[in-house]
Amino acid sequence: MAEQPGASVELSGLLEAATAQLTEASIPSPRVDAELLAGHLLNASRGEVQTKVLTGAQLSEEQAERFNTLVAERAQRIPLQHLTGTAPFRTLELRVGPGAFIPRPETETVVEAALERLRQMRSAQMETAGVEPRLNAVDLGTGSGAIAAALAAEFPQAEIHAVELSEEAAAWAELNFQNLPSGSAPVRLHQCDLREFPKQVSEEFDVVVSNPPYIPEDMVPTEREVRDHDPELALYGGGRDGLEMPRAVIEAAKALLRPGGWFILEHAEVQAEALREICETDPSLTDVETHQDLSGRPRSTSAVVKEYSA
Ligand SMILES: C[S@@+](CC[C@H](N)C(=O)[O-])C[C@H]1O[C@@H](n2cnc3c(N)ncnc32)[C@H](O)[C@@H]1O
Repeated sequence: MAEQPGASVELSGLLEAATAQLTEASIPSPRVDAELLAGHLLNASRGEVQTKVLTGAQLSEEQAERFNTLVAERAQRIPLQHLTGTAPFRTLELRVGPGAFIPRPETETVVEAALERLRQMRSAQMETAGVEPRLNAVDLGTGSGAIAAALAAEFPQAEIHAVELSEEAAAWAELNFQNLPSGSAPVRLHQCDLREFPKQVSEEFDVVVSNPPYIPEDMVPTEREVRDHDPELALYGGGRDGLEMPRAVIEAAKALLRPGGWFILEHAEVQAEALREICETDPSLTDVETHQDLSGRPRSTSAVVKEYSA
């Protein structure tokens, strides 16, 4: 929204009041959130909002009222991303809203590991066959489509599939897949239970990536944004230890991957050891690795499906 002529409320004062209100509501980054909400309203980046403050920008009464409404909603712990309708994820600005899990920065690391593996597979196959290989990857429990969309945007040579059970989340994913940057790989969305997906496809996959629900039963998130706004289906992994869905992902990956195919799944720090053991004691898996997130915590596990031995 453009600034109105005859505007009468100073942006800097509005931001100060908003920051105080969000601090009072225990929002972890009150000034950043206030600036991002102003940016959403003014169709400006956070940097542009800061420049407007320095140059003494004024907003119309109507803009100020709309800004104050957004701030009041944020103070009620409605997620920032639901108010702006977007969430940054790697190179993308994804559309998100009620019914879809908001993508998290730690999942970006999981995508990085998957991209690295796809690049390695591509160079190895180019070296042996001398032609561009037809690689494919599937994202199990795609939510807003974050992982699949990032793979499609950053590795356009692959064919990408995405699986999601929730109808509401699948609608957000479809929207994001339709709005991928030009040149991205197309993504095929399958709305079904990831446990049933292997029975529905005939092809074999090179890579499986998943950020499944994994929160243990007794670890209800304390953050109101998560507890009250992320869908339950996206959070709880099943069973006391939350490992029911992560185990189901491993089983699905084994059924979907070709021999030599690779999977990675995100999990909680406390589940790293158990998942490593599950993979290491599985006779059909090899090369089990635990990966760290950006703060060095063990937050994902990968493994390779064994090649047939002669
Ligand atoms: C933690 S969220 C992750 C979403 C997205 N991959 C991301 O990283 O932002 C887990 C997702 O798995 C979906 N899900 C849960 N159980 C499922 C199942 N049995 N089959 C397919 N998807 C499922 C949820 O609806 C949710 O979208």
